[in-house]
Amino acid sequence: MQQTQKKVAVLGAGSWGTALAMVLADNNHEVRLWSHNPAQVDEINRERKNHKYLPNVDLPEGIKAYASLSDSLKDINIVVLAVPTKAIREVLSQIRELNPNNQFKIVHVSKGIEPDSLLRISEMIKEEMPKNMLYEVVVLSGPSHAEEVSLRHPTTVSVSSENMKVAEEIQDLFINQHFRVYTNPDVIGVEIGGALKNIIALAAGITDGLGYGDNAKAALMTRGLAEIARLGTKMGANPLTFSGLTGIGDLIVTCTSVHSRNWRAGNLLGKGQSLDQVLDNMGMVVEGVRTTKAAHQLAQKYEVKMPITNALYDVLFNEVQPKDAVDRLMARGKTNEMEDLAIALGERNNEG
Ligand SMILES: NC(=O)C1=CN([C@@H]2O[C@H](COP(=O)(O)OP(=O)(O)OC[C@H]3O[C@@H](n4cnc5c(N)ncnc54)[C@H](OP(=O)(O)O)[C@@H]3O)[C@@H](O)[C@H]2O)C=CC1
Ligand SMILES: O=C(CO)COP(=O)(O)O
Repeated sequence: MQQTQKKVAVLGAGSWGTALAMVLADNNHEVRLWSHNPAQVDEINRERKNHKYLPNVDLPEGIKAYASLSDSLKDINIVVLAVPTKAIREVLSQIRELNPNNQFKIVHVSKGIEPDSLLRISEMIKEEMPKNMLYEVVVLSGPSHAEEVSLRHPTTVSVSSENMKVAEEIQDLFINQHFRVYTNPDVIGVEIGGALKNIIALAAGITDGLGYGDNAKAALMTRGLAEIARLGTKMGANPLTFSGLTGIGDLIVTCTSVHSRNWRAGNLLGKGQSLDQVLDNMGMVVEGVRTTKAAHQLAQKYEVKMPITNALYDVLFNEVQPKDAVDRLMARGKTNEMEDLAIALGERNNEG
């Protein structure tokens, strides 16, 4: 596919920022990969390697790493924001302080919800960026482990924005033979699905760590999707999004892949490690931990039943043993599989 060449700044040189920079370089765009770690910038520019995050690939010549945020943003109007959710406000405030003349289209690729504010990432970006610096926000999400994208294995994702023309522009920016990009107008559903699947992946890792096998995992994935859809629908998402790439698609890949940091962290918890031990050993972001806190708060705010999220919250933050949490989930009162979702859908239809 023939691409019009653009200049793009990718902020964050972890696994995902680096893999997406590779996709953009494959599409012949000028890619500036900013890292806050000067040693890593040197490594990328001299050796064409990102040893910490994607040790098995050589980076294309089209990627240039930058240690200066200001230089990376010069004459740029498309920014790919690829840092963990907890770093987003800090990076945006650094951009704000630079007081650039440019107005940015910000493509965020992070999967989280902010505890306490309970904001989705596109909402955080709008809160942090003055209107004269922000043209539009786009979210890119879907089943896409960086390790496989960097090997150019077939991958599909969706992009969503309140401005679908800009979403289509970003679709054109990334799409290629290995990386197929869809559009979806449902920003809320795309962001909620991407963030909340990490909670279920942690839980699936835990049951695998406990040795419970495939029935338990299938139960968690199915009932996990039900509680994600219940909350998401109440927050205004289109329920169909949860059966798409950013819903069930991402849930499958994260609950079943050894690449998933959330699954791996859960697996270690299920095998008996403490949360502190697990996070010390991971060395990469485990978004589901903070998002569990946020989803626990959202469940109360929207009065939605989220038993798996609440059970995980107790394991992570209330010292409940993983096996006891599973026992409690199984011992709950009887319920109808369809009832809660049907109520949520009914409420949505009545409102709409
Ligand atoms: N990995 C994947 O396959 C996918 C990840 N995502 C999402 O992308 C987001 C980023 O994840 P991922 O790349 O995997 O994470 P990693 O842990 O691999 O990398 C995070 C990167 O962000 C940098 N960083 C952390 N804090 C700051 C900060 N305050 N300022 C500047 N840079 C900072 C880290 O630097 P340092 O090395 O110095 O810590 C590192 O380069 C997450 O929300 C994740 O859910 C989405 C789809 C796929
Ligand atoms: O979101 C991802 C794949 O789509 C990556 O998941 P992890 O953060 O669990 O590695």
